[in-house]
Order: sequence, then structure tokens, then C-alpha cells
Amino acid sequence: MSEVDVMNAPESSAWGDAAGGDKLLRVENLSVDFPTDDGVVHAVRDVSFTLGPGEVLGVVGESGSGKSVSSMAVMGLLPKTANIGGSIKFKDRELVGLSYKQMQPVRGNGIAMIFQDPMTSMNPVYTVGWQLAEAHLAHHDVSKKAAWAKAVEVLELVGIPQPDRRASQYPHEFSGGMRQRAMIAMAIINDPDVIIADEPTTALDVTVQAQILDTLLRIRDETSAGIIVITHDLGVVAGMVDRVQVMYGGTVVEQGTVDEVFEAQRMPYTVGLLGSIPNPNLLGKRLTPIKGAPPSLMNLPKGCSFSPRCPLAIDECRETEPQLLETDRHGHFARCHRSAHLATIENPQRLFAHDEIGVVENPASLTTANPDMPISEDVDVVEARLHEGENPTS
Ligand SMILES: Nc1ncnc2c1ncn2[C@@H]1O[C@H](COP(=O)(O)OP(=O)(O)OP(=O)(O)O)[C@@H](O)[C@H]1O
Repeated sequence: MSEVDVMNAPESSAWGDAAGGDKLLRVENLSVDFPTDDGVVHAVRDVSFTLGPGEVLGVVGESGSGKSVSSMAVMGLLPKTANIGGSIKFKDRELVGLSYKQMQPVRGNGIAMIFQDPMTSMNPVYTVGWQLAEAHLAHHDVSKKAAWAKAVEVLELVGIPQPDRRASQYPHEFSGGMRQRAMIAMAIINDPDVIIADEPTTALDVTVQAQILDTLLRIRDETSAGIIVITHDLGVVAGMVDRVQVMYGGTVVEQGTVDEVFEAQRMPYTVGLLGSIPNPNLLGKRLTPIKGAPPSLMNLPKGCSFSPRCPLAIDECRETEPQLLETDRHGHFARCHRSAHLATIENPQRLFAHDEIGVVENPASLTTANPDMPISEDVDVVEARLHEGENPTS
């Protein structure tokens, strides 16, 4: 299936959507460039996705992969200097090209965002209830009393105990977890159709993280909002999202249902990302960070932007950027020349297990980074031995 086909194919297959029907959001070939004094930052390239009512989409990737810029584009909150290409449709209305003012009714009412840091997003000099009520009054012609009642109602909905008393308190009187709940309350007070949660749990401890994610799912159940959860932590999306989109170098490198992507990765970056999750229950006890650094978005490498770090990279990967194509698995897409090959490798995690098994650190990087250095083993030999279940160090 070609990339064009991906765009035009029926909902259920092309997008891995949980359900067809009306889409709240339809993002097609989104690109965002920032011209700077040092050159153009290609922050987002060729990103497409849809979101339906009640769906939860996870967007994962390392820092700087373009996750936040994509969602700020959807919110219409990018600086004026940003060059935005492609299309963002909210309920069939094109958002790309709308002014800040034209976006105002959409923002909050239609699409709401939960920002990373509640302490900087809430005003310390006003009570939590006052801020919530103001947000409601900005979009509804109701009395102050009714807006206050709505504020208390949403605080209760997000699980704040004694909401009427808490509404009269200031943000600093809330714990970190409660502040994050208050941020969620702020996002949902105008009953948005879409909620974008950007790293909603990063600053919280694990127990509170789980409660916040549960709260988001409960809100989804009660309001049928579509939710986008942006995170660098695949562990966060594991139990929560329907579909997942893995971003690298400003673009989507793998997407599918969360089960697909967790069980059968078709892009080596996702394999590496899974191996670096600090969650022993999820994948194993050891962490194996991916060696090397993400690419500069100002100066992207030729070919696949992951090729300098990829243990499976071949010449084609360094020459031609792959398209996002459907893999051998229905509704599961990968941007990888080696996708079919990866599918044949059992336990692909071991391709990245450089530190533990002390084998070739990264055969591809050895050949490109230091041509004089003798390669201890050829990549195909290592792979063949991995296939056979043999420990390459033995
Ligand atoms: N206003 C801007 N001008 C220039 N470059 C920018 C601007 N905003 C973002 N960028 C760049 O765009 C790229 C993508 O940033 P983005 O914030 O989307 O990454 P991210 O994946 O969300 O990372 P994080 O998890 O750290 O938030 C980064 O290289 C960033 O420096």
C-alpha cells in the first residue's frame, strides 16, 4: 500500500482506528517548520492521524521528536513564525490558517489541553474555583453562581475530595497530584470533544500517575471525549490507549493498536524504546538505552533519520527515507525499510542489548562512525545467532 493509499484507505485499516464513523480530528500530512537564524528546524514532518469520540491515542517518542509541536499546531498555539503545512480538521472545519482569535471558540470548548506543569499553568493569586469558573464564563452566558457550581462539579468529577471546600483554596494549597487533577478539571469544564494531555503525569509519583490516568479514562467514559496522551514513556500508554503513534525525528515511524505495537514492533526504534522503559513488569528487568542521540531537526540525516542508531540499518536506510506503509500486520504501519526483516527476528530486544551481552555495540554505527575499527561480528551473523536463540557472547 502506498503512502497515498494510507491516506485514502478505509478508516479501519489505514489508521488502525478502533472504530470508523465520524472523526473529531483528522490530521493529514501535517508539517511544521521554524525558520531560525541558524537554519530551518523541521519540527514536524508528514504526520497524519484521526481521533474519534471516546478514542484514546498515545503519542510517544524521545524529547524533541515533535510531539508537543504537533499538538500545539492542533491547538493553534504555535508562534506566528511557524510555517504550518498540511491539514488539521476538527469536525470537518479546517483549522490550519485560522487566526489566534478565530481559534478562540475552538480552544477550550472544542479542543482542550492539559499542560505539563500545573504550577505554571494556574494563576497563584486566584483560588482554584475562581479560575475554573472564569474559564467556564469565558465560553458560556451563565451567572457567576452557576459557573462556581460548575467548577465544584468538575472538581468532584476529577476526584477532588470535598470539592466545595477545595474550590476556595489557592493552587499552592493543593498537592502535586491534586493540582494535576485541577488542571484536568480546567480542561474539561467546557465539555470539550477532544482533550490533549501533554505529559500529564511526568512530575508525579507512580501511584498518583495511575490515579490521574484512571481519571482521564473515567472522563472519557462519562463524556465520550477523544483523548490524545503525549508521553515519552511507553509504560504510561500501555494500559490506557487504544492506538499508539511512535514519533522520531519529527515524524511518525510506527503506528497501530497498542497491542500490535507492544507485541510485534515493525520499526527498530520502537524496539529500542520498549527496551528502555523503566518498568520491570512490562518487559524485563534490565534497561538498555538506545545508544546515540536523536537527530538534529535542522540537519536531518539522509535516508531514515534513525539509521545512525539502528542495529539493522543497511545502505538503503542511509540513502532513502522510507514511507509509512502498512506492515505484514493489518492496520499496523511502519516507516522502515527493514520492517519485513525485523518481523523475522525472534526477541528483537537483543539487537539493542549491547551492554548486557557485550557483543558488537552497534554494527551499523561501527561501520559508519569509525571505519578503521575492526568489526568483531557482522550484523547478519549476530542476527542469525539471535534467530537460533544463541547468546552471541558465548
Ligand atoms: N518556537 C520554536 N522555534 C524553533 N524550534 C522550536 C520551537 N518550538 C519547538 N522547536 C523545536 O521543535 C522540535 C520538536 O519539539 P517538541 O517540543 O515538539 O518535542 P517533544 O517531542 O514534545 O519533546 P519534549 O518531550 O521534550 O516536550 C525541537 O527540536 C524543538 O527545539
